[in-house]
Amino acid sequence: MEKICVAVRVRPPAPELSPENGSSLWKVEDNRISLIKSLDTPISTASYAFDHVFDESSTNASVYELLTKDIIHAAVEGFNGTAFAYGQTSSGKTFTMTGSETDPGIIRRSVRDVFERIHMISDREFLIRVSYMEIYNEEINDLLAVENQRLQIHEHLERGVFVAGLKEEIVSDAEQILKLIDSGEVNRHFGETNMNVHSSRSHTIFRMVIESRGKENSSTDAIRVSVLNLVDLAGSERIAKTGAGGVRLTEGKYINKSLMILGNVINKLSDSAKLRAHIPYRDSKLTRILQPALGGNAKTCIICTIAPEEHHIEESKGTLQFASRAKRITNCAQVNEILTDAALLKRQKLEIEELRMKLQGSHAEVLEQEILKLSNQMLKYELECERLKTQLEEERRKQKEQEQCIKEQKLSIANLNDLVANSNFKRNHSEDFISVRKTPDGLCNVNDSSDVPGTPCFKSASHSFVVARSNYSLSEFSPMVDSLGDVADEDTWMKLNKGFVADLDKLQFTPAVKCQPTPLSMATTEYSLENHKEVEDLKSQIELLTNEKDSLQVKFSEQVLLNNKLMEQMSELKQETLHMKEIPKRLSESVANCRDIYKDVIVTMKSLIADQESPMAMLLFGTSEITTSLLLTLEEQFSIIMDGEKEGSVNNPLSDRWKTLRVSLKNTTTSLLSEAQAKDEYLKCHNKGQEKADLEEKLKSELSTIKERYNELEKELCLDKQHLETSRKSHERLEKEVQSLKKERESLNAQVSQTSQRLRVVSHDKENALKDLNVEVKTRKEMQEEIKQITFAFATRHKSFVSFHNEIKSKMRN
Ligand SMILES: Nc1ncnc2c1ncn2[C@@H]1O[C@H](COP(=O)(O)OP(=O)(O)OP(=O)(O)O)[C@@H](O)[C@H]1O
Repeated sequence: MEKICVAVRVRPPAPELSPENGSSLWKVEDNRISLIKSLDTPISTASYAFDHVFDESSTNASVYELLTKDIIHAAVEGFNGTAFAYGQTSSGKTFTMTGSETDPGIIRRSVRDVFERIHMISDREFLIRVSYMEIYNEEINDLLAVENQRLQIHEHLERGVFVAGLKEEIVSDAEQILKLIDSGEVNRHFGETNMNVHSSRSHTIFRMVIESRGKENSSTDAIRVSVLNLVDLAGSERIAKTGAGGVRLTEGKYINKSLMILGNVINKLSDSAKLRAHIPYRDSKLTRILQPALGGNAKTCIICTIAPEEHHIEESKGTLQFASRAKRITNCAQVNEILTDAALLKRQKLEIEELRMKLQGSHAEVLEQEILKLSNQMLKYELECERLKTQLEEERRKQKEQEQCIKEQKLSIANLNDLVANSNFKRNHSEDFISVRKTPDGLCNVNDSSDVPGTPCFKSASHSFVVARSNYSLSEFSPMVDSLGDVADEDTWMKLNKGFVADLDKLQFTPAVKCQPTPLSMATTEYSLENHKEVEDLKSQIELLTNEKDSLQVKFSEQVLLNNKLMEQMSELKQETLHMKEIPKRLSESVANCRDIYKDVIVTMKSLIADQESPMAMLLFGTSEITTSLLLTLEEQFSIIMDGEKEGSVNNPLSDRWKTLRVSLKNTTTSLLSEAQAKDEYLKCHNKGQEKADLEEKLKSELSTIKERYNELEKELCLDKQHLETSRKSHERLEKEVQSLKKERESLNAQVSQTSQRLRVVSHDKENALKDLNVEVKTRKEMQEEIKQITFAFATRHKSFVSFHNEIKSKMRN
């Protein structure tokens, strides 16, 4: 990632507008530009720092050298590059990009530099294509072919964004391009405005596509393709200042709109990555074409031009702010390569080789680590299962407690039911009794013990109940208690309530009347609150359990993935083993081939020798037998290896055979030598000096050749043996690895299946617990409902009982 390079250039003041005292509003110091003073009104100081700041005296050469050169060179190397000039109208953009005869601008310098650079790179060949377009009133026109107007932008998966139908000229030197640019300039839209007699009314994009590839290995090397955009934007303008109307006004609107969109894109890109929601590249053709240069795959520089005159101060400030924001944009440029099939193949081969090396180097280590990781995971998994178990037990314990609570509640409800039933009975009975036992003065006969079930005698009853009841702030309770305070005595209430005085206190009497919970109702509320809390606890625990179950499932799937990976590795290893197994087979085949060829050679040689009894013939027969036997031994050894016999049973007989072969060869050569000597003597005897010498020489040379050949064969055999030994060892090692991996996989599979079983059990338990909980919650709700109903019924009955009581009282008074 690299930041966009941003520079500011101040154009020299127009001669007619030069300040009298010659001093400028803008002070340039190194890479900083500051607004220092105004002629009439003081202006607050503003100071900006950029990668480069060029003052009025700067030349296009220095701008090119410091700002653009690196991008041009990078483009030749295969990086996309973009340079564009931004600024208000008449600030010097065209001057910077196109330049003059005496001081060529960035475009001309770039073109020359590209070719200079190309000539310096001798090991690559280049193909350059150029195009030149303008965006005029939001329409793309081809400047190299006037007939190509209103071109459309298209997007391609490989080519990216491109202008369809744009003429691309293949060029071979800088002069050719410069001529093309000149011809394109003629077609460009310029116009006269108040601000600039030769004002660019369009954005122009000069584009060079640089393709290159290595001269050597051209079929296997990648092709580098880079795009270099050199952009001269039209200047932003204030309609009032330019005095535009008609065509100029329309142009101005399009220019301002597209520059505003460019500003938006820059703003969005300068936001931190988090804030960047959507970059509106598609809002204008300019931003769409420049998309790779703005936050994409390109090296980009922007030169912001400002006019030094005081009346341009606001525009200049705007330009500097634009530049400041652009400075925050980062691009990610990379060499663009197109790979031919051959190049791709070559690269992939290299990659495969690299991977193979890595695999060989650290295979065992990687496997060990993998296994360690797996066993760690299993351990973790088991621990979690353990923890889940304890949680489940805890949950069960709590469930039991809950059941106990429910039982207790049921019991109290049953008691309440009894109480209600009893009060009904008493009430009916009392009514009967009153109607029968009314005395003339309305008073009850306290001494009459035959009253059944007993006269409610308030006078004789102790007032402890009333006292007890009055301990509560009765005014806050149901009015029933108030009226009862004067009349109730403990005995009566004890009888009425069958000893459930305390239960009465638990009830809320009149639901309709403002009431506060009595101590018992408070207890009930507390109790249900407690239960509610417990239920909530249970719920959260279940939630926790569900989460854990989910995470376990995730881990399980991770393990399955790991397992699959291991399987893949195993199959790769198997392939490798098969490949290794093939080696001895192939070796044995080639040895057999050698043997056949050798046999043919010997047969031919034999047929060539006239004297079958000569030492040459003898030597040939002797060595041919030995060599055939040697080759046979080799073949045998390979087949033994192929059959997978053990080292001990293979090496000893073979080495014995080697010894025998060596001895027989030695014998043959000595016998041949002795024969030769005998022949020598014989020849001596027959005075065939010259002939003898020749034969001797010939024999000697042949013997030495055979000896050399024999030594070579021995060496080859030795090498083969070594090779075989190493391949056998690696084969064994691989097989061991495969075995251990198999075991590992089996144990993992077993563990995984165990764990999944455990998981199933846990989830089953959890589901059961959830069901129980739901049932319990439902029962509890029903019970609460029932209690409410009973409470209500009881209160109603109690009310009627009180009214009945009052009635009796008044009747008694009467
Ligand atoms: N650095 C400079 N040195 C000398 N002359 C300059 C410089 N910059 C600009 N000028 C002159 O200023 C005038 C306006 O410059 P130019 O046409 O390049 O502005 P511009 O920003 O391209 O304007 P527009 O957006 O209207 O096309 C031209 O006459 C040009 O020669």
